[in-house]
Amino acid sequence: MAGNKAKKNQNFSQILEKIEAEGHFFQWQQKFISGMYYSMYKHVEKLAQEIRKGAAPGDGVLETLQEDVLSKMSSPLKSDAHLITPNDLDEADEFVFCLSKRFGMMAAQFKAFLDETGGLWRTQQLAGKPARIFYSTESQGGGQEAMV
Ligand SMILES: Cc1cc2nc3c(=O)[nH]c(=O)nc-3n(C[C@H](O)[C@H](O)[C@H](O)COP(=O)(O)O)c2cc1C
Repeated sequence: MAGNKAKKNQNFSQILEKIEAEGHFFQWQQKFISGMYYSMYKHVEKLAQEIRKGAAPGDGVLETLQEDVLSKMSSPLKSDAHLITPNDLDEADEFVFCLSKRFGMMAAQFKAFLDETGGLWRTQQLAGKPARIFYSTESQGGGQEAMV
């Protein structure tokens, strides 16, 4: 029993090392998992970083707000995130979406990214690929279901 547990832990360590080595797209159990997020105040970015340690993302989606608007919203202006494009999705077997909530809906930045995937939808290239969703909100009952 103890030997099995040690072996499992060793395997898990090897997986984590592989994840660290391979960056934002990585192979895990023969699958490429693509993770992506939008984060204005870094809460979701932190969430995405923690998820990455265990399994997945992530790449950022493009910011659509002007710098002066971001500044008025007291947002940290720059993010070091590698930006994902819709074309990147085709390479992945699974997805992890990390969302932040804006007025009861997903952030428009993330919606804009999804809206760009119309071509992939038309050819059904992503059909059947599993997706997981994580989100960060301020209140408990502010429309999480509508966002997802
Ligand atoms: C314009 C705006 C609208 C928001 N609307 C909601 C909301 O409807 N419900 C909620 O629970 N949180 C709302 N929030 C809070 C954020 O969703 C929450 O703080 C989240 O953790 C921010 O993630 P981020 O730091 O990664 O951007 C809103 C924040 C902003 C800036």
